[in-house]
Amino acid sequence: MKTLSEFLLSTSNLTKQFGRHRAVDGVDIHIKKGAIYGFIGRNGAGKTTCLRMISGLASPTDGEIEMFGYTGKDLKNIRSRVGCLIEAPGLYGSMTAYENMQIKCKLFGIKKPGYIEEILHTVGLADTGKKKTKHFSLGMKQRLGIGLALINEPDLLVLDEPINGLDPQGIAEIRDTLHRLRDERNMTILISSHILEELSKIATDYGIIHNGCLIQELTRKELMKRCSERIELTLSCPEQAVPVLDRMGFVNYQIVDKEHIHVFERLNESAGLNTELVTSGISVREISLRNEELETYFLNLTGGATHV
Ligand SMILES: Nc1ncnc2c1ncn2[C@@H]1O[C@H](COP(=O)(O)OP(=O)(O)OP(=O)(O)O)[C@@H](O)[C@H]1O
Repeated sequence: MKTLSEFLLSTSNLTKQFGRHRAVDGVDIHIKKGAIYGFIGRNGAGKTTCLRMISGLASPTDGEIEMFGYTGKDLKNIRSRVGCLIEAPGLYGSMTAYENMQIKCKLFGIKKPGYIEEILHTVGLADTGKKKTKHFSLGMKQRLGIGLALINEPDLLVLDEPINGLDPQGIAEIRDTLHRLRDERNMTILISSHILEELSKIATDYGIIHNGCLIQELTRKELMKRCSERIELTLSCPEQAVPVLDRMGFVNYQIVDKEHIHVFERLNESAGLNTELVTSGISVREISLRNEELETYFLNLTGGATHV
């Protein structure tokens, strides 16, 4: 069945049970066309299991996946529109990058001249010549894995921890590759990692998974706002502070919940703001300056700094 949805990929109550263990527990993911969706979770959170189900490598115990408007059994018709790199790429070590690509192209019956060269260029491996892949760095192997996933021109690319274990140079090269894919091929990318910081320069949207549950979905803008520099006010009735903020000319602030207001401008005026609020009869329980690191934000969400 084909349905109309604003999302290229969405899941509903996606669940995977291994014996008594529920590795993925009712996950609802929403990925828009053209997004680079960072799927973040600690080791064992359930990322790989989710990505395997989305890529058709494992079947869900429960729930539904909708991709390109198709669900259920009809998903098999659009599998070729999904390219994936899950776990280590299967490479022939005694062959070159070109030869590895050639084998997969043959499987797909692709003979277009210049096709392989173009993909190797996109993944930054155009100059590897006769070098056998067993002599490639981990980053080069990962990029060749991405190149292999690009054969047959998928519309969605699913990458499971492609930056795991890479040095900063390797991470930067993967980042460049992903930017090229987005800009030149308008590709939608789902990429997992256990380090939020490393995806923060790439991803446009984020899903945070913890103990099999998707605990948060947010855009890059929302994430940056949550982690940006701000004055945090704790008071019993934030609405009462609004006239004072308005009178003082603050415009960039947000009532976060029943006790907190975040102010994202004029951080050096926090003392003056405090005085003004108190003078206006509003009791401020706490006022502080915050600039949360992305990684701290992620660790706080997923319950502390251990076992990262
Ligand atoms: N085939 C399986 N049989 C039993 N349990 C499994 C199987 N595959 C995964 N699990 C368990 O499901 C949970 C989620 O694993 P998964 O590999 O999806 O997590 P992850 O977030 O990708 O972590 P990692 O980065 O460590 O692979 C883990 O507790 C894992 O041990």
